[in-house]
Amino acid sequence: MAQVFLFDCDAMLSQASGEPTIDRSQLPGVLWSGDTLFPRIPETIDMLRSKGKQLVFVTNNSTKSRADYKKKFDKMGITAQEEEVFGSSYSAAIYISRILKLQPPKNKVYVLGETGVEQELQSENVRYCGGTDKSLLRDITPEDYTSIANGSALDDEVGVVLTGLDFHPSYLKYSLGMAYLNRGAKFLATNIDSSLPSAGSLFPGAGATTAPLITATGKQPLALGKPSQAMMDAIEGKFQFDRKKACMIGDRLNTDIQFGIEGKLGGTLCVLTGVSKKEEFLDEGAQVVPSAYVDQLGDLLG
Ligand SMILES: O=C(O)[C@H](O)[C@H](O)COP(=O)(O)O
Ligand SMILES: [Mg+2]
Repeated sequence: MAQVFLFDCDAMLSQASGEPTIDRSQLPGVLWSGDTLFPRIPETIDMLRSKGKQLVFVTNNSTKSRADYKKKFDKMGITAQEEEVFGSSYSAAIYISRILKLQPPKNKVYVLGETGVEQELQSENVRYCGGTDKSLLRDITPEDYTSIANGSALDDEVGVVLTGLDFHPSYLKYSLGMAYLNRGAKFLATNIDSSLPSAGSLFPGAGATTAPLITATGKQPLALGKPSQAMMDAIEGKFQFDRKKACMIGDRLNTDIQFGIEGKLGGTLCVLTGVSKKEEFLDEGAQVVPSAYVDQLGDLLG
């Protein structure tokens, strides 16, 4: 039996018998949907903790930091510690500070993303620019074209462009990112999920808000979220667990389940209330097949 459960942060749904039937076709993969917690999630978490299981909440959502997620868990009445959250922003910040070890004069990161990325870079003492800087949320001007082209608008200390899910993209922000990349900056992404599940539908994900730079430069980013094994190595390094006694639980085959399989974990559990459907892995020749699957996480409660 697994000792460690790595949970995707939007893949837990359970439904007590007698609860109003949740139309799961309307709610992609859910610990919660927006601010609506689904029934029996706290009990499921508490049951696992009562059995001495170690829990790690592993999310590709780079818009929130570990502290932000801790606030969300508290608000939802779920027992969780900030240190149990491991998001793609934190994974990227660790990679930059402990693996890349940027040295002056090129030790600043140009961010195309939200506050979660900024907070986690700060937690690792990595300097950055861009991100939520509101002065970049404007139309590009003729002067911008000139100053970007001749480099005077660029920060000479930028050595990395880091993209994440960006709710505030702008042509000006992309133009700066393209200029840094074309001048040799390393290209990193917190994650490249194609879509963001929310409110019963799918919206542009981090991969979609990163795509303009890929197209414009012809370069591919190194992604530091699921299924990247740099993230798995960082999680194993922090929590020191036996991979063979760990299980990854998630709703998305090409991130969560692939992450667990490539990480050679003891098992993977696909929750069918999310983005992926069982037909995708039951089909002959399916590339990514979980060890097991459940309709909803609450099935673990029996
Ligand atoms: O586009 C994204 O960033 C992702 O869809 C999203 O945030 C994934 O979050 P997760 O399911 O890994 O918690
Ligand atoms: Mg998910």
